Amino acid sequence: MAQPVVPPPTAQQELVAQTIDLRKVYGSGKTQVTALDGVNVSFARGSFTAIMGPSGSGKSTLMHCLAGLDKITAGRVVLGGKELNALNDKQLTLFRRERVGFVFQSFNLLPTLTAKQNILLPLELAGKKPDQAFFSQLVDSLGLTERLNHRPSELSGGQQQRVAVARAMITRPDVIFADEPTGALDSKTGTALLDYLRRCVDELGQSIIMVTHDAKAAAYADRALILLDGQIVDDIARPTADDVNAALSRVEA
Ligand SMILES: Nc1ncnc2c1ncn2[C@@H]1O[C@H](COP(=O)(O)OP(=O)(O)OP(=O)(O)O)[C@@H](O)[C@H]1O
Repeated sequence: MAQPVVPPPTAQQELVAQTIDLRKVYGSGKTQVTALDGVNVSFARGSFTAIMGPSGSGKSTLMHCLAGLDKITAGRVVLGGKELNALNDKQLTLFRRERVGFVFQSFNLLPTLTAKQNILLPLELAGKKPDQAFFSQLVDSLGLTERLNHRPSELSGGQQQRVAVARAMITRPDVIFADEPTGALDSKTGTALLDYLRRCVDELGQSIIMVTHDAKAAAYADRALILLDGQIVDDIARPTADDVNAALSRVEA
């Protein structure tokens, strides 16, 4: 399928991330797999993007390359104004710690720490003091103000995932990468989490890039990208679940 030209965010919007002719090839010889095959895409700061596509289409690889977790084979990745290829491993580790946030399906909280201690951990590790006003705004936006002194085992799954989101946001990263963030939550709790992620974008200006298999989750995003065989084959603005399901049935046909 021909790759459409992806409309860039409008000229007034600041870009937070961009890929140019991005290619990622795993292995060599007979076992070689082209996971990303010339991806050109730009992400506006303060926007919420869902990445969707069939299994093996390259969603995780795209997220890992954007986040500087995976070395790219060719092309460019620019995140928060930094050319990732130009950074050595040490610079990349520091860059990720300070400028990128991650939220996974499993919440990955430290069980012996309270919610507040978990949220503040990235700052503690970086030897930085929290901005109290931002901390209060963040926990308020995520509905965690009353739960700060509880340990993860004393919190519901949805609350634990909100603590994980707050921990990812406390350093005010350029982008949060969320990999199936509602995957371990029941549907009602998952919907509530998506509402909170939406608030983080609308109230705090956070940029979020989320990989999901769930069309209803993608409908919370400003934009849904559809991947197939390592290429972006659709780019839907203000997607509804029906739009996304229709796009997925076209590529899976
Ligand atoms: N470390 C690796 N070594 C070799 N091949 C890999 C590796 N990681 C991914 N691949 C291959 O790259 C392609 C894209 O994989 P990727 O995990 O990005 O797809 P995905 O869309 O995230 O899939 P899923 O929805 O199943 O998680 C697949 O063919 C996969 O087998």
